[in-house]
Amino acid sequence: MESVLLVAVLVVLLISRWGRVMLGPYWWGPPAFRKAMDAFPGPRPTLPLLGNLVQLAFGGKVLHNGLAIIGRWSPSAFSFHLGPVPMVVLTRPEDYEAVIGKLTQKATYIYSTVESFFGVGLATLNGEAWRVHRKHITHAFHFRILERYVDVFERKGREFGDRVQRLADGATSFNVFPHLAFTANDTIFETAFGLDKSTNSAVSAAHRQEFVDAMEESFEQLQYRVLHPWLLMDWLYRLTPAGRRFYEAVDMIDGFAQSVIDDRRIKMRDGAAAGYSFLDLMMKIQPGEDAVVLNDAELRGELRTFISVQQTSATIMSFALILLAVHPDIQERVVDEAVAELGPEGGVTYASLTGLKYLERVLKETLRMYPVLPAMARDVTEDAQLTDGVVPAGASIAMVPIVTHRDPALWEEPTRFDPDRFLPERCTGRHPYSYLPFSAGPRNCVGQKYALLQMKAVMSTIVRRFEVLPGKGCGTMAELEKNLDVITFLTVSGGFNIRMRPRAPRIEPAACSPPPSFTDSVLRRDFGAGATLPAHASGR
Ligand code: HEM
Repeated sequence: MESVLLVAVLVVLLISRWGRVMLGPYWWGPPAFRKAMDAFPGPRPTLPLLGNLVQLAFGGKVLHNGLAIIGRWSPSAFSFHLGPVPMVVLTRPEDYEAVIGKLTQKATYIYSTVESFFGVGLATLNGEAWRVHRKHITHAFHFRILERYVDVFERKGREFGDRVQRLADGATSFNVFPHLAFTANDTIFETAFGLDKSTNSAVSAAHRQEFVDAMEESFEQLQYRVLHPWLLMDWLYRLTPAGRRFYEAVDMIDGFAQSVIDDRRIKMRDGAAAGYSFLDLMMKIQPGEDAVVLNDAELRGELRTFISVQQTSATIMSFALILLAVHPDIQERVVDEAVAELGPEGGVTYASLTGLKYLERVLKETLRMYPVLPAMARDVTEDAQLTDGVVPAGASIAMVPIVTHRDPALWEEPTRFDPDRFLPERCTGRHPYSYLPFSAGPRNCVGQKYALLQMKAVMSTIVRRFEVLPGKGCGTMAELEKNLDVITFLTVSGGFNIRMRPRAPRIEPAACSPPPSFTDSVLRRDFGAGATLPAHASGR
């Protein structure tokens, strides 16, 4: 079926003017463009439309194929034809520095698929519209706003614990990602949509799970379309069963976003006070002010974007739990710190989370080894000078943090999980663009502070309650690396598998004041009636 479609599409492309655009400027643009692209080393494109996709997409995992290609041509910048898109791939911090502040336009070819799912929002907008949205939305991530979300983050972390409790028998190996994706999704419902605890529970868990599942499949589809460029023609894609499912998921999420906006508007008219959800802030509902800055389509786009990006923090927490399972000594340090700073349970506040310096380093190191977006792309709108040459306007560039983050010239023993490499004294002298998990420059991640706070609150809640042990296919670093893959985001084929068991209780060091919430009932809850504090747990 697909090969017939491909032939049909090629014929249409060859006879239409629009087809020339689709086939890309390398084949149809001025000779100077082709000359400029060919000045870079790299594999030459074999066929119009497909470019070098065959080498990337077939005969192995996309990630491993991609890394092999990069290993062959880097560290110099090299050309690669991602379907019709002539691209220059960069891996060196100096090159990132040269372009990242100047190139703010997302690569149309890739991000058009992202937009079909995220909607028209900050992550996909360009030009003046992006600048306006970015300005408004940045306010919604002010620390005074984030401070108000910390309770939600902690509550969701506890609910995660309640949900996985039945699996935490020390023996059952399970994929922790769907549980964390549910948690992250649930959190954004409350912080972005303003659905409070009671309203939120009115949306059934099954329906919320549908969101998470639909999203996972949709991310698979985003990548699939980029690697099968004829499916970028929407009319064609909608004819396929996957395309129909994809748009059903989009409609579900879009419809939900609109119903929340409508509901909020009715409540506003009825005089409800403005809350601190992203939606309220984006609708700019202030006492005495009812100006709506973004229209409904724009609001829906932003809400859909916020829902979609929750996969990122769920992914990083999943990687972090595996890394802690595989490094029990590091896990012990994380727990010691959490108990000392927050107490044996609860104690999560904006201020107390800032004390979790070691956990922060663990998360930073997780993001170094496993940057959830392993590559990013931008359109080159005017000729861009690199250390090795000039990328012509009309091409795109790709930045590949996963390669930069593991470059032995920049990172000592890059494949070793070593959170202390983020100690301030060890960061001195490091190139600022050698670490880009949240990108950098004007289009960096607007949600990074939110994500770090959320991950610290959830992780510190989980590790104090459960001991995390290695699971199937993720038992060692070698196994984890072997199973690494990319489905839009970095992932582990076979699942982010861990085991868990309730953690033996501890109390914080003698120097800290006794935790108000550490009661016999906690002991009894976790270890059964009649449990008492072990004698050795008197002060670690
Ligand atoms: C560990 C978690 C996260 C990571 C690693 C991450 C990473 C990134 C990266 C690398 C980009 C640049 C993407 C590109 O250039 O294509 C980005 C952009 C963005 N992120 Fe995040 N992100 C995370 C969590 C979040 C969260 C929780 C939110 C919102 C609540 C968020 C909202 C956004 C938005 C709106 C953009 C687009 C910004 C713009 O183009 O102006 N992210 N993120």
